[in-house]
Amino acid sequence: MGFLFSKLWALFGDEEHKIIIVGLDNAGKTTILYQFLMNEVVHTSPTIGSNVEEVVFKNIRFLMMDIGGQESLRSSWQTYFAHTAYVILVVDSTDRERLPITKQELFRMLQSEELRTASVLIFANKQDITDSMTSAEISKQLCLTSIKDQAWHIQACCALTGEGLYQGLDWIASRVKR
Ligand SMILES: Nc1nc2c(ncn2[C@@H]2O[C@H](COP(=O)(O)OP(=O)(O)OP(=O)(O)O)[C@@H](O)[C@H]2O)c(=O)[nH]1
Ligand SMILES: [Mg+2]
Repeated sequence: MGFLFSKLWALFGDEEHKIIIVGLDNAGKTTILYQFLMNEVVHTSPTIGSNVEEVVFKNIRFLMMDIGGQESLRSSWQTYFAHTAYVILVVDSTDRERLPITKQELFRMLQSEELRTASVLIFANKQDITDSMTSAEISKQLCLTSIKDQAWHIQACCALTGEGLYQGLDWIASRVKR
């Protein structure tokens, strides 16, 4: 009965799906959040704490939490993991040097019990910059194929033009159980 009710609630109710947006500082997380919210590029400064906004896409309500990525803030990411079915990891595709740190943070996150069944979208951002890494290159460096428990998808994008952003969100929307 409880199960049936929760299914009906999901169908007709006002369910909101939480997405956490993580990644190193300067990756473009806040820029992406406000592209989704307003379809424009906002001026950003490094996020201390988080920005939380509701974004409706394909009639699905998403609660997007963009979390600051500076080193001192990364240990606080885990305080956002509860009830998170979707993770967006934003990568600055020009930042070759720090890709190993992103990988370390990614695999640390994936070990969390709270994210055991999460779906992970990786945005290979800043594709407008010449010589940025391709999504295939990032996928290889991050060893994405070794992720077995969680579903994952990588999408090349440019937060300044919005290119690729909705293709990524579409992948998440396709995984929302209705
Ligand atoms: N060229 C280019 N610049 C971008 C792109 N996306 C974001 N930026 C720039 O990158 C810088 C950092 O963007 P933010 O969105 O503030 O980065 P963040 O990931 O939120 O950083 P923290 O809040 O410190 O974790 C800003 O100057 C953005 O304008 C992109 O696709 N291309
Ligand atoms: Mg930010």
